[in-house]
Amino acid sequence: MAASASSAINLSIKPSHTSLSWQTHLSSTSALAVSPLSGHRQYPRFVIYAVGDKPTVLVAEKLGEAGVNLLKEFADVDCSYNLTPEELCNKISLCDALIVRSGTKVSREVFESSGGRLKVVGRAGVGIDNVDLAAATEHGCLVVNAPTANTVAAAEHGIALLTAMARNVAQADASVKAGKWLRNKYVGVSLVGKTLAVMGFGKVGSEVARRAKGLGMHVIAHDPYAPADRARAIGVELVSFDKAISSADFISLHMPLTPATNKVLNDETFSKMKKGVRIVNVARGGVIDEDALVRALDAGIVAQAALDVFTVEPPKDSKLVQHENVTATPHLGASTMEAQEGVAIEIAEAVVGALNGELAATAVNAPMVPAEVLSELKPFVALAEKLGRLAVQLVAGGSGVKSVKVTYGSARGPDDLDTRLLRAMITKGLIEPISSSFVNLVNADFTAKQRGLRIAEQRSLLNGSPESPLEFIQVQISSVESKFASALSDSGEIRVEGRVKDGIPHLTKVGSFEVDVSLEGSIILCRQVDQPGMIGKVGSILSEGNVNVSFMSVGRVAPRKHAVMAIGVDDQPSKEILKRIGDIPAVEEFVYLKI
Ligand SMILES: NC(=O)c1ccc[n+]([C@@H]2O[C@H](COP(=O)([O-])OP(=O)(O)OC[C@H]3O[C@@H](n4cnc5c(N)ncnc54)[C@H](O)[C@@H]3O)[C@@H](O)[C@H]2O)c1
Ligand SMILES: O=C(O)[C@H](O)COP(=O)(O)O
Repeated sequence: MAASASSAINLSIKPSHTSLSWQTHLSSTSALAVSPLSGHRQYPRFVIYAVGDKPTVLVAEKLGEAGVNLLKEFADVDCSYNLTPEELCNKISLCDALIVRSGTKVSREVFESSGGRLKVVGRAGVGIDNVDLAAATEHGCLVVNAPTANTVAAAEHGIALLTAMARNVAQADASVKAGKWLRNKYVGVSLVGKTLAVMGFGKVGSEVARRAKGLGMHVIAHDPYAPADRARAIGVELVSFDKAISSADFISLHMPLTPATNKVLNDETFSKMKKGVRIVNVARGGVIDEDALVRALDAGIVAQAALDVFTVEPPKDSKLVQHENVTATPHLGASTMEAQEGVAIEIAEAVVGALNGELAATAVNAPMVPAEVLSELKPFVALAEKLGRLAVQLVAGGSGVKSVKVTYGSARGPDDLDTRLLRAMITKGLIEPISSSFVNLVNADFTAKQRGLRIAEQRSLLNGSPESPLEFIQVQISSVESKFASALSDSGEIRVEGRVKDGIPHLTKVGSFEVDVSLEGSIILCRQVDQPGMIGKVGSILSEGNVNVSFMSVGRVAPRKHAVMAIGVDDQPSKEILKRIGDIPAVEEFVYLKI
């Protein structure tokens, strides 16, 4: 088979646009759409509703009314609180989205029980430690949270606990109510001039720091990931963990619960603290080893603790809660009227957006792709999926696809092209036609890994203008046989390449043959001996079968040698019509591919 560079001859171009309206209720091939109505980012759609159908949203914990009303405009809303884990698992297969606060464990069993229907979990708050993120990702379920609306409430609660603890407000109140008047027992400590160590200088931590400075405290902070300029702007010094805990009179915890922060306050770290230190925790109970805290309180290392959060909530028979130097609240940090309304609206908008196919700005388990990047990548996203779909259909049955090489031809430097979305769509195109898997931006990398599919990406740096993010995308599948031998490159890989022309994805190379056919509808690839009359013969067979040709392009090695004809067709040709094409004596091989 000849395999050198070839030229393409365009015979007719009839582009037909497939509209990517944000209200389109879905196709099995996904499309990236930027909402013309709202300008919202949308990502490869993954929810399929029949027009008129409404999705079902299960709200499993009390959510502010404004949020529930917002959800009701778009979905059937089932507010069922206090479900047991079994009840949640039973209900979930009827739900497209689930909204929870911190009181519901969204475990792997929940995702497994959903039977693939659950597409979004909305956490009406910040912490997502009650959601099994790995299981969500594996099941292609997007997790979104509401990270900003309760920040001030949590910071205010932290300050409330700090001041109440320093002045024994809770204990003194209980004693007065018990008929006592213990003015000498409840002498407190002053805050002014004392050192407060804020552990975790994020949204809540920095608001606590700002307020504590207003109380005249000297504030230091420990956060390995916080930008120094943010700390400087508030007048806070960022210090090491050891320096923070050893120099503080008060310690306020504001980091997430992660493997690194789990029980970060323990016997060893308590022993490094100043004797008489006071601790506030409005973050997560698990960052403190609670048994160690009881020991530190008994030993007087920790004079007092004020805790809003516990390892197990509600805490059962807890020595810690009963300790006379402990002030406890039942996870009230986010519980202000204002914060709950704000969180409810924030999460309802995120969930509705996600159900509509938008890429939520607060997605926790999907790559954040900025709006500008999404909008310029939009046509390439469609191209990426279609090339994946096309390439995998060229693989001869029985040969497993294991290794795929993707080349992005671009004049942009490597840091100026975010290819995660493109890789996800190529993966979707490669996997969906040959499996029952459902692939989206959330689970693409996971699904590829699970199937042993290795996708290597490389860049071909071009000289052109960096204005366009990409010139071409090339997909190569190695170590497989092809049902269309002409799709093999010199080095034996199935190779297809495409470009975007006038916003429409085009197939521009098959194997070593250059073609030019719009990637819409279906394609017939046909290799023949290059001779007069071939186009007419194939065209008239298709027209006799009432098959409308949308594009036709011929790439050839040299005159009168081999040529590859790419024919875009709107309708599926019958077996009889395909057979007649194959029976034309000059036709050496052909393949019909659905895009
Ligand atoms: N009690 C409540 O009702 C309530 C309300 C809101 C938030 N929270 C909790 O408060 C915590 C903070 O929330 P946020 O909104 O400020 O989150 P955030 O993500 O804005 O801030 C967390 C900060 O912790 C830092 N961090 C991560 N690992 C760290 C480590 N090992 N040591 C020190 N710092 C580390 C991060 O860099 C980040 O700056 C979360 O655990 C959240 O769940 C509780
Ligand atoms: O992480 C959070 O946002 C807080 O812990 C609030 O949790 P809640 O929604 O259960 O009050």
